[in-house]
Amino acid sequence: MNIPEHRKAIDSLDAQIVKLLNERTKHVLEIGDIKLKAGEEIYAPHRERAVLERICKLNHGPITNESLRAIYREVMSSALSLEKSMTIAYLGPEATFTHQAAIRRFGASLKYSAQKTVADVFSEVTKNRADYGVVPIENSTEGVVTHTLDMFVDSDLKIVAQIVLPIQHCLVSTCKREQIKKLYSHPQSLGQCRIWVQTHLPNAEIIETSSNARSAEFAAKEKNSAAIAGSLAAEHYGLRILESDIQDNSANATRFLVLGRQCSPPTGKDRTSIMLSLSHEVGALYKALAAFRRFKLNMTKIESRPSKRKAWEYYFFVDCEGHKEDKRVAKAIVELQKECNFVKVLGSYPNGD
Ligand SMILES: C=C(O[C@@H]1C=C(C(=O)O)C=C[C@H]1O)C(=O)O
Repeated sequence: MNIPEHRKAIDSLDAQIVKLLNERTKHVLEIGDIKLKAGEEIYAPHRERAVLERICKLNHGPITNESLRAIYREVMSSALSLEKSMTIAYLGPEATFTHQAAIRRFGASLKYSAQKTVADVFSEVTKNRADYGVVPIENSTEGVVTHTLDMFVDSDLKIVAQIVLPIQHCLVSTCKREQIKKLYSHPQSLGQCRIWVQTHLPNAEIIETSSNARSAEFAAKEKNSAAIAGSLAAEHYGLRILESDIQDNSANATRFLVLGRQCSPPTGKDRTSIMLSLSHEVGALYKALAAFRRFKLNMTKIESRPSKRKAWEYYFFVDCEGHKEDKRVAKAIVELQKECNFVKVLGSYPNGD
């Protein structure tokens, strides 16, 4: 076939794709009506995951699964936005990695609302000013985001999904590398690029900021300065990328949580997050954790945080594989309730990303 013939074929296929996309969207809208009448959440991360897995299985190329997922992300996002005007609150300012993670999960068609602090994200969702919130929870190099864990103590919000984003830091600036005197960085990002910075910018004055986007904003305003930030922030603040992938660990990734008001149903491949507190006595943690062993549940994480109510009293945050409605997880929770002073299930949600 020559080019005009190929283009004619493309035009005819596009006509079918547009028709099919609208037919699909009509079904999504019908489902949305049924859900609204039943008081159910419109967004269903478990179903979205099943759709994405299915289309990847159906795919025989040449489109890559990654591209197909990105296309479907937007197909689902546009339908969601027609079902209901949805707002996603995230830890801002604009162009942070959290913003990037939120767009990756919810697509470009929804409304996004940047918040100053993790506490503000929780508050926006609690007060119904946002439908969902996105906050960072842990980085594979630097560990847990303590503010986020602390927020769960007094909040009734649920974790409804997680997003794992590979984090690629860049050195961004308006000047040349040899002219850099100041380096703006969020402490977490600096921790992830420590060796690179010590090796390549040993004489730069390091100034810590509250976010990667803020670092980029400062570097854009000040001569002879640079920032550690992501490519979205570089683009947003008009900075040049002097070096990309400067994180010390190439497998650097951050896990973000999607906060909502209702738990997701089981998918068969879930994770449950639980918070608990114990009496200050010998073997208390050992006895509590025995529940996970007894019901053969793989524990994927444990963190402790000061309770802030009484000195040397702690809350433990435990993640395990499985959904709270799975028999073994439900039994383990009953067992935990017997052994602990306090147990709260923060959510069960699809595992992996
Ligand atoms: C259509 C539904 O609602 C939403 C839209 C989806 C879609 O476009 O496929 C999938 C899950 C939900 O977020 C559903 O729950 O099936």
